[in-house]
Amino acid sequence: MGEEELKWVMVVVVVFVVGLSLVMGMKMVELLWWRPRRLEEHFSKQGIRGPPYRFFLGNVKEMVGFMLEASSKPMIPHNSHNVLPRVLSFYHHWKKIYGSTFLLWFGPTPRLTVSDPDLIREILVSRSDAFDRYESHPLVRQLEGDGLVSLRGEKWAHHRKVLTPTFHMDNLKLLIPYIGKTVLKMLEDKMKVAKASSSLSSEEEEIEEIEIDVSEWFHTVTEDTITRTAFGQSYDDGRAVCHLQAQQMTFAAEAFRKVLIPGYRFLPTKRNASSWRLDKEIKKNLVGLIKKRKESSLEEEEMRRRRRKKDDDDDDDDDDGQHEYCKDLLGQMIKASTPANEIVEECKTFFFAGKQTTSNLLTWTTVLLAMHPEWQELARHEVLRFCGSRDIPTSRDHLAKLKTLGMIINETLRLYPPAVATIRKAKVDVELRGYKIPQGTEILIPIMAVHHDVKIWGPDAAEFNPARFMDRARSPTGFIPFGVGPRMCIGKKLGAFGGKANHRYPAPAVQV
Ligand code: HEM
Repeated sequence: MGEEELKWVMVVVVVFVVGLSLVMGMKMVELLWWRPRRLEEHFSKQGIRGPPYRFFLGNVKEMVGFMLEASSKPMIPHNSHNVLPRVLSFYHHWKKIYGSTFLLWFGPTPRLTVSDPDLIREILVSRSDAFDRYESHPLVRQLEGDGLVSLRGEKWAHHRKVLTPTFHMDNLKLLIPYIGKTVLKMLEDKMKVAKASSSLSSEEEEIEEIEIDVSEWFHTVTEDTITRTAFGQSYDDGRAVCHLQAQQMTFAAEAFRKVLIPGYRFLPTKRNASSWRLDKEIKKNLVGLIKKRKESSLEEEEMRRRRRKKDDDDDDDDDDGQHEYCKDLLGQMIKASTPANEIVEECKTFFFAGKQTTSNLLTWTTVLLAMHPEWQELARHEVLRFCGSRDIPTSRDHLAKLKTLGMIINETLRLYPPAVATIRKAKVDVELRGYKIPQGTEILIPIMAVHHDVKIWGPDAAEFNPARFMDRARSPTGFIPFGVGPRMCIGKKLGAFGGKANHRYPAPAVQV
């Protein structure tokens, strides 16, 4: 190549590189500056305002600031349940300035915050086809698995259909004796330890008062219940898997608390290596378990089914241990010929979605009962009245009879919803009650804010008053601890046995 030609090649390369950089630079400026400004104006013209967009970070820095400030203050005064300013501090702050529907920026992504029940109903129910569930952070995704929570479209509908029978009340009822036995065993073990460490020597002597750390119980009982729901007859093998998943959750929670450096999760740090090892072990265990279950003789399955049917027909006492096997996640998915890797992901999802939420509910219910002994007394009285003559509740003690307990659970879910918010993303341009929402806009639904709204719940919204759930008609649209619509929590009946989400939304648009 001659000198002249080489010069021209160099010129072309430089022009190409400079041109490409310019195009990319312009794209970045468009994405990080002009688009947010245009969208800000678009929403502002419709009367929706919010904190101004800041280059690249949006309002994230301010949100972190609000969070840090709120958590640096002393905990709320004794007996107050006004926790919203602490839990959703950014919402509490900006709602006062911009109203209940406002726009904030999560980096360069617009996030419309909506707490009006009618708008929420449109987003989650009547126009749910226009929205997708928000895609979690990769770290969370790795942990929560590619199951129902994150699946979309046809695949989601198929999995939901396959798994729905597992969560029918008739099926879940089969678990009640097991849950009761787990609790009873924990209590007996505790009593033994307490007796051994007390000065009392005689077996007959009663221990009047002992202090028990119940948080560990709540984790055990939820883990145990989810294991039974997921693995049914393979409970013993399933326990090992759930144990590994509990460890994995601790790793992820730790990692999440640290500052997120992009790509950090791929570095071979000690914690990442342990997490990868755990992940591999979980998968290996699950694949083995699936194989084992598939191999178990069809004849045996048939015999079990016949025995269950016979017991149902006889209307016999179905809580005497005969009904060992319910329609578990594993069985349902194997029956539907679901590929092993999808079953693995779904197991992860169940554990992730069910464990923390349910143990949180148990924890807060206990705290609230301790703070409000008058309700504790009513609940105890009711439980003793309906289940008192037996050691543990059975499915014959219709949970529907435990009305006071149901009200207490609902009020706990209202004040301290385990999922404080949910997020959707507009798949297409969509119009909601006159608001034009462009494709790609995220919608933040602050569940806890809806539950604490005085406009919905009255001036005593921050008070613990389970009696408000006596009047079912009073709060038809403002109570959504399990979400609502087609993507409502599938584990609702398991998470709050008998706790009835009190709303009047129409049935899910998607038939499952
Ligand atoms: C008190 C306990 C629980 C609470 C408060 C709760 C709350 C929620 C909420 C708010 C959603 C999201 C709804 C939405 O975005 O529209 C959800 C979804 C989900 N929950 Fe729960 N949950 C609880 C227990 C459970 C349990 C025990 C399981 C399973 C063992 C479970 C499995 C799921 C699954 C799989 C989804 C995704 C459903 C779908 O998209 O089709 N949850 N839950």
